[in-house]
Amino acid sequence: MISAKSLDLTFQTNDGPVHALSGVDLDIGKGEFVSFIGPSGCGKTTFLRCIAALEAPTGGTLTVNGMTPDEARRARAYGYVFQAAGLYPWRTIEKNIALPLEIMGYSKSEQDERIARVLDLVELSNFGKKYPWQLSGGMQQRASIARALAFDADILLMDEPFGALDEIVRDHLNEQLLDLWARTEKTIGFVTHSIPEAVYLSTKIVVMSPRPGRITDVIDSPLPKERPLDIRDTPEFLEIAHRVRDGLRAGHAYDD
Ligand SMILES: Nc1ncnc2c1ncn2[C@@H]1O[C@H](COP(=O)(O)OP(=O)(O)OP(=O)(O)O)[C@@H](O)[C@H]1O
Repeated sequence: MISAKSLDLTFQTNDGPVHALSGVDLDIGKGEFVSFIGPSGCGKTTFLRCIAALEAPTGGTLTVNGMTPDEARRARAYGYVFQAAGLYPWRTIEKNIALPLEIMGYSKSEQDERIARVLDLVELSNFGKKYPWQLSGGMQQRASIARALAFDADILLMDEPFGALDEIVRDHLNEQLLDLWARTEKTIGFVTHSIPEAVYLSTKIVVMSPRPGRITDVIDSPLPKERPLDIRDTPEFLEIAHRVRDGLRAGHAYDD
């Protein structure tokens, strides 16, 4: 679904070049749930932005569903969920989800059908007529996920969507996201700083390190697709978490 070969991205700044991505090789299959984890500045967001054609790599190749990222974007291959829910406060949840559909020229009946479907997917069917400020932070993030799903894109890119939420809410959203992923069979790219979140959610965990931003480990998870929250106490889970932690330590300059 997504294939990066020797991908480089160097930003030219007033303080000299910043090597945000260097020699990144990665293949992501259809229907995989891939997490990107690593310290601040290792290029996680930059890599997602390259996939979404929001940044242009300076070297290497990147294909999405056999197309260039730009072609894939025009074919509406992605939905993107940001760290902050980014909902317009003056629009109801329904109207927030409708906005990109309106811009793309979907008919009113098609919009209504899609809005109902995605609200159901994120379990917010009774909240379409509410305004964002009437919803909790976790519900706002779910609304933001619904908006990203409205196009029915094959790929969902999520940049630390639950980073600002408390742990109990986050656990619940993690469970819901796994359930949604199983039902929709989307390919998901997910940025996180949390080791348990990465291990709980992913079929593949990509560990990155900064200066230059690169991949230091790719872990294919042996955990089953069906994952109750208490899987986090099993030896298999803890073993993967250890490996991620070791990878993060190895790439961390502060440990020297
Ligand atoms: N538009 C830009 N211009 C110049 N430098 C940039 C730009 N965007 C990102 N960078 C730099 O590229 C590097 C990678 O940034 P990126 O945001 O991808 O890291 P990250 O791993 O997502 O970090 P965080 O966990 O803090 O979000 C950083 O050093 C950052 O300062």
